[in-house]
Amino acid sequence: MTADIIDGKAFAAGLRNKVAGHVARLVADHGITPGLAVVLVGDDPASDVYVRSKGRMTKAAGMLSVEHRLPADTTQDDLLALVARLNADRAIHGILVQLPLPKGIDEARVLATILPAKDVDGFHISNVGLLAVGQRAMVPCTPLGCILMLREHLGDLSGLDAVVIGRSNIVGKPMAQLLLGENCTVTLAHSRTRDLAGVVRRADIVVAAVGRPCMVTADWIKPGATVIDVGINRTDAGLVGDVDFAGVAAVAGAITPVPGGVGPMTIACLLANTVTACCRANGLPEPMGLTL
Ligand SMILES: Nc1nc(=O)c2c([nH]1)NC[C@@H]1CN(c3ccc(C(=O)N[C@@H](CCC(=O)O)C(=O)O)cc3)C=[N+]21
Repeated sequence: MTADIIDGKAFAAGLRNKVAGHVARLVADHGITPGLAVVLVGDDPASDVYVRSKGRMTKAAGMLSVEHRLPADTTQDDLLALVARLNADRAIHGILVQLPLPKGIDEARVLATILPAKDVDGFHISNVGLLAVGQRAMVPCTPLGCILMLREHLGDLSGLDAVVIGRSNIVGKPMAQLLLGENCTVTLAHSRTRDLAGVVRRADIVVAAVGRPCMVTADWIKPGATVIDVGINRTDAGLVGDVDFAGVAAVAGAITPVPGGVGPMTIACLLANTVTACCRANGLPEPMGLTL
């Protein structure tokens, strides 16, 4: 058996196209341009690549893109002051503060300062809570992108066994919430899980978000399962996911590649969330319908 490759790059291009269509209508009918501000503190080269790519795609969709690059020794107070300015800026509908932040800056404090309505990452406690009780406000981009690919590939997810590996606030936990919302039976596994291979082997859907190159191997996968690889690991062999792609592709029913899978979907969902935030701020209907 050879798995279908879920083409996240193509799917993301289609989604960005829809975003661009909605943006064009917002501009033409209402004179409103959705605006996204991205804040990068320090000069991590990988973060720099993502931020550039976000800016490029934001502009390509017809939106306003504002980048704030601050030195690595920026104080917490300066960062909080910038967030406060962006909160008050009517041209900005979405704010993303790139994580991780340098040591000495209290990440939770920064995230809590972003207005929930502008929190296009969905990391503010208020959005986390709304997601947990099924009242969705802003849904984190990476898990949202994974759900869209799963729906597209499998249709209805009801009753399927889903195993998420990794319990981060950014991916694992919100991913588990969203899968629950799709009526999956969800297991949230992590580094302390006993018999991880045995747990994963029961899954119809596997989402790997641990940050360990090629950790998930073919013998962990139930034949025909759908495998979503969230890992982005830079190794001597280049960019690899958390899944041993070649091995797992021989067993799985479908798999996302790295690169070209979850990554591009994350950025497309960020643009979609920004359009949603803009529409809400202006009392307009939400065209993206992605808030689940
Ligand atoms: N507040 C915040 N929100 C984020 O969403 C956020 C963040 N901080 N910090 C860093 C991570 C990482 N992230 C990626 C986005 C796109 C790709 C992406 O498009 N990757 C390409 C390849 C890019 C390459 O070659 O390096 C791909 O997978 O095909 C990867 C990683 C968003 N993050």
